[in-house]
Amino acid sequence: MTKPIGGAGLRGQSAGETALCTVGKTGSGLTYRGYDIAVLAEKAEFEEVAFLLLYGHLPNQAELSAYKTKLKGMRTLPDALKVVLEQIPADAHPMDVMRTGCSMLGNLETEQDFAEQHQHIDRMLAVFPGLINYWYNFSHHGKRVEVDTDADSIAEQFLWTLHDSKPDPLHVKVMHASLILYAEHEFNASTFTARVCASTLSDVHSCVTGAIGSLRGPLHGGANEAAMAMIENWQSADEAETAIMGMLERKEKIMGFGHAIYRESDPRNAIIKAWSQKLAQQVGDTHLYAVSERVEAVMWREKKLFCNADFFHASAYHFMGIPTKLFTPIFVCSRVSGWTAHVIEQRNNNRIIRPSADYTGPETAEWVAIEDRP
Ligand SMILES: CC(=O)SCCNC(=O)CCNC(=O)[C@H](O)C(C)(C)COP(=O)(O)OP(=O)(O)OC[C@H]1O[C@@H](n2cnc3c(N)ncnc32)[C@H](O)[C@@H]1OP(=O)(O)O
Ligand SMILES: O=C([O-])CC(=O)C(=O)O
Repeated sequence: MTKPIGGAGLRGQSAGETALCTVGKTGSGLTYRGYDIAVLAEKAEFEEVAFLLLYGHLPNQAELSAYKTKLKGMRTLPDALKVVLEQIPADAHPMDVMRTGCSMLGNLETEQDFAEQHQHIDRMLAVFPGLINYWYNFSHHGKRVEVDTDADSIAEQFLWTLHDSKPDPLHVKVMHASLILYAEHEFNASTFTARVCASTLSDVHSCVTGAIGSLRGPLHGGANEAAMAMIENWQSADEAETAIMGMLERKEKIMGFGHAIYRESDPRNAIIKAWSQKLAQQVGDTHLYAVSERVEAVMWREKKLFCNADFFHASAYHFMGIPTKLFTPIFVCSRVSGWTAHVIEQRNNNRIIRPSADYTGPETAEWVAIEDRP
């Protein structure tokens, strides 16, 4: 099943150094600055993890409180950004809204000097949840939602600005875990995009805007909404099994399965799956969780393919009343911490990223005048 190392996709080739994360190397398979993902997802708040990634150590209580207060004070959307968001139609893809929103923020609050990087990074972390939900509520419900809420955290801020009310504490807890699981993942496609951009000494908003574009694709972050679009078609586990068998026979890709690095399991899956099960009980789900479990079992039985981080995120987010189209933007609200930690790391030890290619074109070509060309 596994394709060879090297060649297309740069698989298995080192493309630089990082002190931020290991994937598929030790323990459960994923660590952020040496801390196991299972421990972080169980014990930490997302802000603690963002601080760890961005500032190099776990914050003590005073540092965490100060950081959360700082982020809380940075949620306001500039009027000019609201004007732009209000122009974007309801049928736009929310990842395009994130991309435009981030880029517009970079126009309004341009990074003039790398000494300002932390300020801009913290601002993006603080503002992204309100940004996407301001657009969502305006374009879908004609409502200008208040983004300067009393929410205590980024997790709570996302749910609060989506539903325009204080969210269920259980949902906030799940959001913390979800944001932690999605925060960082070494040299994945979107992070590599950010690092390539950073290596040209570009500004941090350009790095993040590019990364959002890479995350949007269904082979990367877009898989969580693609998985939801698939599983919502099935009313029972048996129906799901029949459909999956058909898809496999037709050699269709099953979104939310497989991984470029992990070979037997994605350590984030068990964690989000457990939350999905808890939420299924809370909402009295009759089939979606069972459908998801059956798809997982069939994929392993038939192809030895396992759920990646995205698959059970689909049902978990759905149970919390989050519209499917907002799934991947949540990934952005989290991964912006990892992307920007990589931007900082790249800047600290920079050389422009410029690999070579194996040329496969013609050796020489003779010039033909335009009127003589076939
Ligand atoms: C947070 C994240 O970004 S996690 C990734 C989210 N993406 C998805 O869930 C999309 C579905 N999955 C995939 O497309 C792939 O597994 C990727 C993109 C994640 C990894 O791609 P690769 O590193 O090329 O995968 P790998 O070498 O393990 O694949 C080997 C073969 O397994 C099969 N395979 C891998 N994933 C799947 C899948 N989800 N469904 C069906 N078959 C699959 C394919 O036959 C593949 O070969 P082919 O594409 O040439 O036909
Ligand atoms: O590492 C990857 O290729 C994709 C992934 O799981 C992530 O970015 O979280």
